[in-house]
Amino acid sequence: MSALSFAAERAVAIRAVLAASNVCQRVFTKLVNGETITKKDKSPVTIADYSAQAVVNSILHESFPADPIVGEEDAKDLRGEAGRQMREKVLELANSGLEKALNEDLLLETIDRGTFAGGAKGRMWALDPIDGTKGFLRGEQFAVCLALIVDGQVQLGVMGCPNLPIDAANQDGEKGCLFITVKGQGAFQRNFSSSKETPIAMGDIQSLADASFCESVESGHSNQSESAKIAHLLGITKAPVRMDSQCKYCSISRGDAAVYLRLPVSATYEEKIWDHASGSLLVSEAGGIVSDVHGKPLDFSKGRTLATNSGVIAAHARIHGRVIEAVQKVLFPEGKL
Ligand SMILES: Nc1ncnc2c1ncn2[C@@H]1O[C@H](COP(=O)(O)O)[C@@H](O)[C@H]1OP(=O)(O)O
Ligand SMILES: [Mg+2]
Ligand SMILES: [Mg+2]
Ligand SMILES: [Mg+2]
Repeated sequence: MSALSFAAERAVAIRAVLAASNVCQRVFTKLVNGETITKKDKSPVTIADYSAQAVVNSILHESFPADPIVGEEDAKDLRGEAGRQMREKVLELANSGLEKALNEDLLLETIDRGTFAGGAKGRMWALDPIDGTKGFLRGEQFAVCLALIVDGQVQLGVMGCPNLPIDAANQDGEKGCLFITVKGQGAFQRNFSSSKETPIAMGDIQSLADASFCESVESGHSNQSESAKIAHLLGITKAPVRMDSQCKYCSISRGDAAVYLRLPVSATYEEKIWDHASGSLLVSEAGGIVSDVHGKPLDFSKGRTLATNSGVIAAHARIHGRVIEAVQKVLFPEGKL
């Protein structure tokens, strides 16, 4: 393999995402069974968020101590007397996923390694410890998402999707998939239960009449009435597949749906880099194109957010241009950008 194979980073990222995914599943089981964590707690998903970030940051730090991390969470609310109860739970859960146990101080330090500001220069990891918190709470889709960005370019992505069926055609079958991609090396899926990786590719759609598109479950995250108009214009007749988290990128990458539409609901919201880094590389490596609503590539060099992009449109390379045309017609009927 070449010098840029990222073989070590790939192996460590897989280990970190698997460990964090297991911790998230443990939190969910405890939440449902009402053992140590109950629905009366402030926020079970918050506990899972912190624990998963601690697990990933800790494993990354062991192998790549100099690498900064752009993580969604910080440890502010876990400090002091006010944070004691939550801190103790997070410590127990994080340590359940780690070989080398953390103490309280190290836990806080480890979570706060995720506060890096991002930017255009150097190596950095982008981490969403639980993407799709709403899906997690509903027992539906969520993902642990980790990416390596070098000089503003996403080079590697690993996503753990504990509730995603291995085979979309068998929704009641085994669940728990890991998606892995390195720039220039393709896109892969494996089960949580086996290390065998299978290459995946987007469906090479000939006719959009047979296609379906996916979008967020949450109408507050993506404009669902505009997406219905876009789908109509493209001749898509199937109902949208609504799913939380970057599982949408994973689904289209293996051909479950043809298009992912994320249409801005507010002019001020800036998408976060950890919400798109790993998923967008997976789609490009699986034969797709990912852009914003104007057809502009996502720019991961602007800090913690995609400050210069608006929304996300992902589709097979063959149809992406047509999708952007339809998006433009619906969102900007006057032709103004
Ligand atoms: N107004 C918004 N527009 C788009 N995405 C949003 C908005 N508000 C929050 N999000 C983010 O969308 C992601 C979930 O997307 P999806 O609905 O596709 O699962 C979350 O990371 C969530 O951030 P947060 O973690 O702060 O809640
Ligand atoms: Mg997220
Ligand atoms: Mg999150
Ligand atoms: Mg969040």
